[in-house]
Amino acid sequence: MTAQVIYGTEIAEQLRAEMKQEVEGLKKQGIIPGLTVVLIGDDPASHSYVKGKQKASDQVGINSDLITLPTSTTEQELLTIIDKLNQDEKVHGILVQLPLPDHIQEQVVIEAIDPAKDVDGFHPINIGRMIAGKDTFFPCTPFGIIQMLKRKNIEIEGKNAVVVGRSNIVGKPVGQLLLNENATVTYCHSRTKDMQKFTKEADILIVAVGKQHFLTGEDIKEGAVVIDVGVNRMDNGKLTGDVEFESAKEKASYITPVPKGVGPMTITMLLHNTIKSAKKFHQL
Ligand SMILES: NC(=O)C1=CN([C@@H]2O[C@H](COP(=O)(O)OP(=O)(O)OC[C@H]3O[C@@H](n4cnc5c(N)ncnc54)[C@H](OP(=O)(O)O)[C@@H]3O)[C@@H](O)[C@H]2O)C=CC1
Ligand SMILES: Nc1nc(=O)c2c([nH]1)NC[C@@H]1CN(c3ccc(C(=O)N[C@@H](CCC(=O)O)C(=O)O)cc3)C=[N+]21
Repeated sequence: MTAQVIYGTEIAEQLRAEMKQEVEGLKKQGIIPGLTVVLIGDDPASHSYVKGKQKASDQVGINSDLITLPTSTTEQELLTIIDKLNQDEKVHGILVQLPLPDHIQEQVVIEAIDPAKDVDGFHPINIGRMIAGKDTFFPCTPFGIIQMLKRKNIEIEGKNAVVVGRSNIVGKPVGQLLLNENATVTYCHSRTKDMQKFTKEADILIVAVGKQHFLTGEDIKEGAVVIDVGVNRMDNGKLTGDVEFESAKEKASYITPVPKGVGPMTITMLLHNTIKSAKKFHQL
């Protein structure tokens, strides 16, 4: 089988066109959705993602602000800034770019953000609501993956979904959202024994490890749907995923590329969450 390639860029384009219309409608009512991104330090990858977020916000008419801070920023200084953003009525979404410098506790920062403005969906309140199966801000990458599957009419219910990776921002929440959609979910991680036994049983295989060519066609069941979340910078400067695309493409029924796969959907769901927050704030 040769897989159909799912371009996140195309689905993202459609969704953003719909969002643009919605934002125009909101603006007529005097509502401008506002997103503030806080970026600490000078990691080039983080700067590149943040640029993507700004560009996409402009595209749909969301007001986006960027606060850049030096690596030397203290936890207390950051918490003071978050508190100001929590109070600011023009700010509907707050995103603190991760990872943070070692001297700042990530969990303390995440929990300082008003859950009503937590458009990343990382606050324990929002995670709890997600686990309880309630509507809330869902983490953007997992949410984007579900939207890709839905837009391609790929059935989730009753399928064996295998998630490789269990981070708080990708692996764990994508498994939870797949469970909420009635998949049978298995998590694999660094202590998993004989991982191929699990990956070869997957109807839907989500790979979020952060190692290039971590899986190949050999690890995949004929006809599986393969979602490659990994973003790895190769020696030649190009990006590649966690899955060896060429061999996997010959086995899968659907596969996402890197770049142009999951990444653009992540940003799109961030915009979605920001609009949702603005509407909720104005009781719409
Ligand atoms: N496209 C997008 O929008 C996004 C892409 N990413 C990319 O996705 C990838 C994963 O990101 P993230 O989840 O934050 O990464 P983390 O490093 O936080 O998590 C990686 C996970 O992979 C597991 N893992 C590592 N090595 C192995 C191994 N040898 N065998 C099995 N499991 C292993 C780890 O297991 P354990 O828990 O046991 O250590 C861990 O759960 C990265 O490439 C990142 O750049 C991330 C966010 C968004
Ligand atoms: N608080 C927080 N929220 C995040 O959502 C968050 C974060 N921190 N830290 C880092 C990760 C990573 N991440 C990506 C977003 C978009 C692309 C993306 O658009 N990638 C393009 C390529 C972009 C390029 O060319 O550089 C693509 O895959 O096609 C990738 C990765 C969000 N993250």
